[in-house]
Amino acid sequence: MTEQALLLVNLGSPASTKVADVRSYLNQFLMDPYVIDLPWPIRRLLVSLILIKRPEQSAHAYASIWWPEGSPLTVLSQRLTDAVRPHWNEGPVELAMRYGEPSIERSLLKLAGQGIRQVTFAPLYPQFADSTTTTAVEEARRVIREKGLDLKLSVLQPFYDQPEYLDALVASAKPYLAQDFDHLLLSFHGLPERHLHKTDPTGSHCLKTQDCCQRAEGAVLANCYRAQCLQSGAAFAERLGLRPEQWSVSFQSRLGRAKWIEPYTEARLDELAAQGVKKLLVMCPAFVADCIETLEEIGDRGREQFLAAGGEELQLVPCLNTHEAWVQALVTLCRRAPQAL
Ligand SMILES: C=CC1=C(C)c2cc3[nH]c(cc4nc(cc5[nH]c(cc1n2)c(C)c5CCC(=O)O)C(CCC(=O)O)=C4C)c(C)c3C=C
Ligand SMILES: [Fe+2]
Ligand SMILES: [Fe+2]
Repeated sequence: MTEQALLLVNLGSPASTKVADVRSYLNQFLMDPYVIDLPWPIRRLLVSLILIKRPEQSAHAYASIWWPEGSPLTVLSQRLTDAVRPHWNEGPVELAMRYGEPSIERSLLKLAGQGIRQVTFAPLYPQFADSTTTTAVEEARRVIREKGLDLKLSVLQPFYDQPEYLDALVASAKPYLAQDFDHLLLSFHGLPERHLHKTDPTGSHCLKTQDCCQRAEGAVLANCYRAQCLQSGAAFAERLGLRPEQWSVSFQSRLGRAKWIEPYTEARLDELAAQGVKKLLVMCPAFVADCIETLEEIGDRGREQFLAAGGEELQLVPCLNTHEAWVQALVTLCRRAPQAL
């Protein structure tokens, strides 16, 4: 029988916490036209400006959460790959990163070198965005084309509304939700509003009214990151039977001066404290593995901010990481991936 390899794909991290390694990672990441979607000369200028101060700040932040084995994102993604392997009887299971190592190019060449002809390509992003899903798939297509590889891809589609993902989120969060808490904040990674306008197939739906993302359906929903985040949040809260005042959604990690999708997590932390929330739970459902954005931005800086604003406790709920329910869910989702190339 023909072997079907599984390639799990995540974002990637710097090789180390050295400023030079962080600069080179940020340069590769931010020069991606799907991430900073501006014409090359403007992007080059903007990224060069960002690279004056950001690498040092980010290196410091990475150093504060780095593990002896490496970046949490990379280590957790590798552990997930190892946990999935015994369940994927169809062929080999490998990990690739969009930025840094192991690169998509290296991993596809390795699989092709083993005689593999079919790959299930699994971007580990529940909600669709050009800056995550599209860029990963396009990079795989580039490698296949430029290296002349005889590989067919089945691509895992965004799974923001799939019961397997939502049930795994519930299973992983249950022990934390069993504790006493005043509010649950679902903090998703943010995006510049410009990205939503670009992927809106009607050119006239997104961010036009207060609730347009709540009402998105069909092709609009399939391309609207914000709408998918809101749906994941609502479906998760419904599964847990949470009342509307017990939970809310926000968007974190804004970079630069452009307007990003709202509400901003930073603003929500102050608002919730001002409303008298003392015990806050924060989950980050756009990330399947803990990383700098969850551990440092929320777990360290977010906690500090919430406590300074009058809150008493911020509990960060771990990402899905290697939870058994997630391992099973991922295998099921990957088996359903449609043939795309
Ligand atoms: C224009 C900038 C950025 C966009 C757009 C963006 C989208 C986006 N990112 C993730 C997931 C992750 N991002 C991570 C780190 C990170 N993201 C940006 C910028 C944008 N992201 C930067 C500059 C960084 C590096 C860290 C820093 O300097 O702040 C990570 C963690 C990587 C790690 O090593 O831990 C993840 C994961 C999503 C899901 C997304 C769009 C929806
Ligand atoms: Fe990011
Ligand atoms: Fe929208």
